[in-house]
Amino acid sequence: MQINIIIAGPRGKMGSEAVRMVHNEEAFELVACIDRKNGGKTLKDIETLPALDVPVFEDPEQCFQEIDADVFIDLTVPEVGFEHTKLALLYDIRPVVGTSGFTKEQIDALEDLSITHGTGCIIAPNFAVGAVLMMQFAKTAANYLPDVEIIEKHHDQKLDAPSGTAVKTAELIRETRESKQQGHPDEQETLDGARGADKDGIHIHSVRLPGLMAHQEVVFGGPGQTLTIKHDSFNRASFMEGVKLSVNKVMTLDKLVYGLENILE
Ligand SMILES: NC(=O)C1=CN([C@@H]2O[C@H](COP(=O)(O)OP(=O)(O)OC[C@H]3O[C@@H](n4cnc5c(N)ncnc54)[C@H](OP(=O)(O)O)[C@@H]3O)[C@@H](O)[C@H]2O)C=CC1
Ligand SMILES: O=C(O)C1=N[C@H](C(=O)O)C[C@H](O)C1
Repeated sequence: MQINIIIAGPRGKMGSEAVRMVHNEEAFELVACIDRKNGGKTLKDIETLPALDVPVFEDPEQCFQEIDADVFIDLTVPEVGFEHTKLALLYDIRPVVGTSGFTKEQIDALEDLSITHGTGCIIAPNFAVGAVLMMQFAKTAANYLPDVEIIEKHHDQKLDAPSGTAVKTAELIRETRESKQQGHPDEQETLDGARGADKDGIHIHSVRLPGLMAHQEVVFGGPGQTLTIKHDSFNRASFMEGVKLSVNKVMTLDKLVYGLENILE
């Protein structure tokens, strides 16, 4: 069976990688792209993208109305990605969302919509299998070492902080351990932000530097010991197997799944 796919954000770092992956995959067909700057063109008119006769739309609704698609991949920014995903669900086109930065309320709203429409949807904070394992190992470790902090490090072009992966990691750890205050009860920040963000007592520190790609360390501490669980993505190819898996899997779903760990076999 051939899966017809629309991609939003084709000129982006992830979007352009996804365009190439979809184009090279025999069972996938790229049928359209959504790009705020190139409406009315085709991909071959856009420098740096493969020379494909694929139509580009600026208006997502027009794209979903006119194009017969099975799956919609969003790799943009959270505000726009949320609207795209909502719209795709309204048109019964199954979203695979890599865009990070959605709030819990937004994810809940999309879940409701996917259930109402009986349309599958996958939101994956991280498509890299190694990152999913890192999060799962961290969840297990928190059973034994409940004091934990997260250090996520990304390239300096990243717009959202903390990363979607760090938020998801904290949520998974929270399933294992109670919310707890960490560090000295009387500790005080003499410089705002010194202790990072605080999610249910788990501190998240976001580093942004040129030279980095996507990296995370989950550091646990216990009496006389620490445990560090670390994952590194060195390029965006690391995410493409997860995108491929999600596209295939979303075809079999009738509701939203949040996190690749829920579809890995
Ligand atoms: N789940 C995962 O495994 C991964 C997720 N990500 C996430 O994917 C998203 C994209 O990342 P990345 O490719 O690195 O980012 P880029 O900045 O390289 O690409 C973002 C794309 O979105 C477009 N865009 C930005 N603002 C708007 C807007 N207001 N309306 C329409 N389009 C817009 C950009 O177009 P323009 O050039 O016009 O601004 C660009 O094409 C991020 O949220 C990132 O966190 C990234 C890596 C892995
Ligand atoms: O922007 C990125 O690059 C990445 N974003 C995702 C996130 O926010 O966790 C996934 C990965 O870390 C790369």
